Amino acid sequence: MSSIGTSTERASAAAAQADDRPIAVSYHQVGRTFTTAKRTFTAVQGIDLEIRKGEFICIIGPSGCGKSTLLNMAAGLLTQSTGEVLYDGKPINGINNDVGYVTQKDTLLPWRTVEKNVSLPLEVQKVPRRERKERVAQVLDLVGLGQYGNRYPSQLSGGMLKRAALAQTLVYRPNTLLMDEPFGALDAQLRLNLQRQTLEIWERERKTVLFVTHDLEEAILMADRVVVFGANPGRIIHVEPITFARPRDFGSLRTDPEFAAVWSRLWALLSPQMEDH
Ligand SMILES: Nc1ncnc2c1ncn2[C@@H]1O[C@H](COP(=O)(O)OP(=O)(O)OP(=O)(O)O)[C@@H](O)[C@H]1O
Repeated sequence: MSSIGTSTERASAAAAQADDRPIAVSYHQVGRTFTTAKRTFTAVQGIDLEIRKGEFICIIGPSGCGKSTLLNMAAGLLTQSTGEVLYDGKPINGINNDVGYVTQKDTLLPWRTVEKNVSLPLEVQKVPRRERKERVAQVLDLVGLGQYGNRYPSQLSGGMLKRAALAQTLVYRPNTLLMDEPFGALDAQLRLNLQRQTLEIWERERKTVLFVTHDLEEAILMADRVVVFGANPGRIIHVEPITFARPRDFGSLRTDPEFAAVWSRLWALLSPQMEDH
């Protein structure tokens, strides 16, 4: 078997090919204003972004620049004030059942075991008991919690709780995952493990992912493209394709000069936004 070009060149070629994939989520000239008791203000403005099926997109930017607002629109929890948001080419009307949403807050019920928590979305969907059991067992294995189904949330570590929350979202097989700083509150080692595991799951399942983070390194390690937001009003200031080959070896990537170059380039764009804020 012949191998042509460097790994980065091959990954770039793969990324170019991937551009043929259909579009999962698109934002066209999207704006959103909010009115509070004191004022009306523009949270996001002029958002143009097309996300392809199976793409892993990381969104980074200062606090309050509208990252969650963007995810809420894709979930159908919030409507735009201007422009259009499409899912699978159609306007989103009401809750979008094709997406799964993982937030920073743990959503497990303390009085239910992990198994019962993960099973909840299927109970709501009235999936028959036997199928529920099979799907729950499958997804707990996928996130590495196969042995912990009988435990209660209070008996799990922070990382396990995050994985259980991810399982609860994956169990109803959404095509798109919205992840809003899912690992924000965890220590560095746990974050790293969960980043690795999330990418492993993504490599297998190839769902479309919109992942919001405050951590530039996390964004570059994980994404196909990093979307950089600016503030006042929230808007996209840059989109960076990340062409490192997959599966990614975090250890060697972090010491790769190309990784450092991307990090510096994006940090130069991001840091003034953080300071202004
Ligand atoms: N329902 C709402 N009513 C009024 N203002 C809102 C509402 N939702 C969001 N906002 C405001 O819109 C702006 C964008 O909020 P959003 O949560 O999208 O930002 P973010 O980039 O996700 O912030 P963070 O990184 O801190 O989570 C903020 O100023 C926020 O206070």
